[in-house]
Amino acid sequence: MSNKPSLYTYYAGPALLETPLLNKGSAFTKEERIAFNLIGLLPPRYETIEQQMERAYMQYSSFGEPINKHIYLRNIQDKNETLFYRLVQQHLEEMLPIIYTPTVGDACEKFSAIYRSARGIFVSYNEREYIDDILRSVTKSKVKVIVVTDGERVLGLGDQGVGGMGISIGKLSLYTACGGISPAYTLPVTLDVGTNNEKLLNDPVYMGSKHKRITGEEYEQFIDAFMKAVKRRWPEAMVQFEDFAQPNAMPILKRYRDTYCCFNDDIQGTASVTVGSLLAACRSKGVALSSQKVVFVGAGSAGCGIAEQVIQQMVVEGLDEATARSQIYMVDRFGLLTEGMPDLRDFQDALVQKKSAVSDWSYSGDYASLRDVMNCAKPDILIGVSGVPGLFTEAVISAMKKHCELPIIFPLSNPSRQVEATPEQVIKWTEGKVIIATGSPFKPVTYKGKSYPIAQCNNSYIFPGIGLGVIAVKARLISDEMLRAASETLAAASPLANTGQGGLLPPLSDLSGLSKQIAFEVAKIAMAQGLALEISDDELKQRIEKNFWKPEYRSYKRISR
Ligand SMILES: NC(=O)C1=CN([C@@H]2O[C@H](COP(=O)(O)OP(=O)(O)OC[C@H]3O[C@@H](n4cnc5c(N)ncnc54)[C@H](O)[C@@H]3O)[C@@H](O)[C@H]2O)C=CC1
Ligand SMILES: CC(=O)C(=O)O
Ligand SMILES: [Mg+2]
Repeated sequence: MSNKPSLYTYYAGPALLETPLLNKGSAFTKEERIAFNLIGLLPPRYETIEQQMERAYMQYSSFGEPINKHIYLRNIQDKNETLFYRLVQQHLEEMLPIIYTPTVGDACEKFSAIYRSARGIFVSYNEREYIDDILRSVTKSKVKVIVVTDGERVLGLGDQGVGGMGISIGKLSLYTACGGISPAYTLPVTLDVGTNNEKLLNDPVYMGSKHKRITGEEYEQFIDAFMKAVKRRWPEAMVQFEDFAQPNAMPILKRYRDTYCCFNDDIQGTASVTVGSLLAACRSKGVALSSQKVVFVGAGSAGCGIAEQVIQQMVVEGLDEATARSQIYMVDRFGLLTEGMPDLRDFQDALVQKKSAVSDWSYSGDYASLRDVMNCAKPDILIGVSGVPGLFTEAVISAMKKHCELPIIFPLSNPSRQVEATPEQVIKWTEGKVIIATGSPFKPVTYKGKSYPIAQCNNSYIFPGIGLGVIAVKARLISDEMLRAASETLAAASPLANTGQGGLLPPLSDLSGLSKQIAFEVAKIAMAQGLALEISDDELKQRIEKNFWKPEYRSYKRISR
């Protein structure tokens, strides 16, 4: 039982059992059962949370398929949040892949088919006139972190319409399980603007609006109406944009980042975790990131976001910007982004290679292919953020290996089935001489009798700590420098960089401690930049600890309404 003071509530009887933030199920004491009209509504035995967890874990283990485990855990979450988080924290490494990637991808695809009960809010374009009413009907008065998606690019699985709710829920589960943000402060949101996924449009059980996605001005005005409504209802809430498709992700971020406390997880969170992982990898190799040439496969939100942050890091390390940019090679579906290429997006413009830089390359098509880039640019680092499985072929990896003794190879696309190459393949093709990280979890690979741990370079290492830091000092905005502080903190915690052994990134079981460290460093930068309250280091530490929610039952006292 928590040593926090008793909680006063007027909920009682079935309503109390149906309120997941308050429900304790069989752990209600005799006194509480009498005071709250629960006698007879529960089996007579009084249980501790440990006993409840034992039963829940037994039931969980009886499911074979990950999606069934997911449904089971989500059901507990919708009944009793304290038990859900206690269970997840107890079995973090086992359950993260179930509540998050890769299984959350299946849950988004099957969202309507496996739907059980309501969680979060659906703001539908067709109901836009009620937007304030929708937000008002949320009973949480102190929402501090919102994850919002429009479901158009869910992981590497494309348009999932309202199924995107699965990802908003999954991300927020990690905010709580790893970043200590109380579930009372979190809100998953899906903006239902239609779907272009024909399968969903023809699916009789699909629960979203059955029309094509709205676009252009209508879309922009809708997003704007949502953001303004959020500001009216919860003026200090941090908004995380998640899994918006490429044409919308960057414009939305640009529109709001200077006036709202917000960030785009796929652009900025991914950049932060990847730069942190690259710094750790470079340190373990004994080289500076600024000395490396980097190839990206996939010049979308994640790819360009990471590339810009890598360039900033190279500049911090002493390179001039033009030189830093010349060391970055962005390969998209039509080949290397090159000066003068048609149809480039504005955020890709600054990442093209100069024509003069590739004039002595020999390649057969209009633009250099990935293999041409590997042969001619001779990169040290290869990052996959295309969402397309299998793009890192043996020929590509072998071409890289020819010029680089210890390549850094990060196939980051999610979920596992979208990965550009499996860790097993990469380790085999490089004969184990590689530093590898993936976006989704993979088991260690055994090659020639040696076991290779596979780091999970996923923005989940970053965003829980950002949220915790932002809340601790009431940050008004989220700057690039705050995200870079998170990268540095992650890199400094790398077992491989620090000791020459172990994983590239700290184990997932260390995520809570890491989130506190990230929160501290991020909050300090926010304060130094005048973006937050100003408090002492000691007070900051205390606030981070105090804000860190623990899944423990509190005792209740009844008040009348
Ligand atoms: N590990 C992590 O933390 C994260 C991983 N990701 C993953 O990265 C992937 C991409 O995400 P976003 O950048 O947001 O999507 P996006 O749609 O903005 O970008 C994907 C890019 O890949 C390009 N592409 C498609 N086919 C290609 C091919 N054959 N060769 C080269 N490029 C090709 C597309 O044209 C597009 O520009 C997804 O699978 C996502 O799950 C995204 C965010 C975080
Ligand atoms: C991890 C993540 O945010 C993505 O794959 O979209
Ligand atoms: Mg994402």
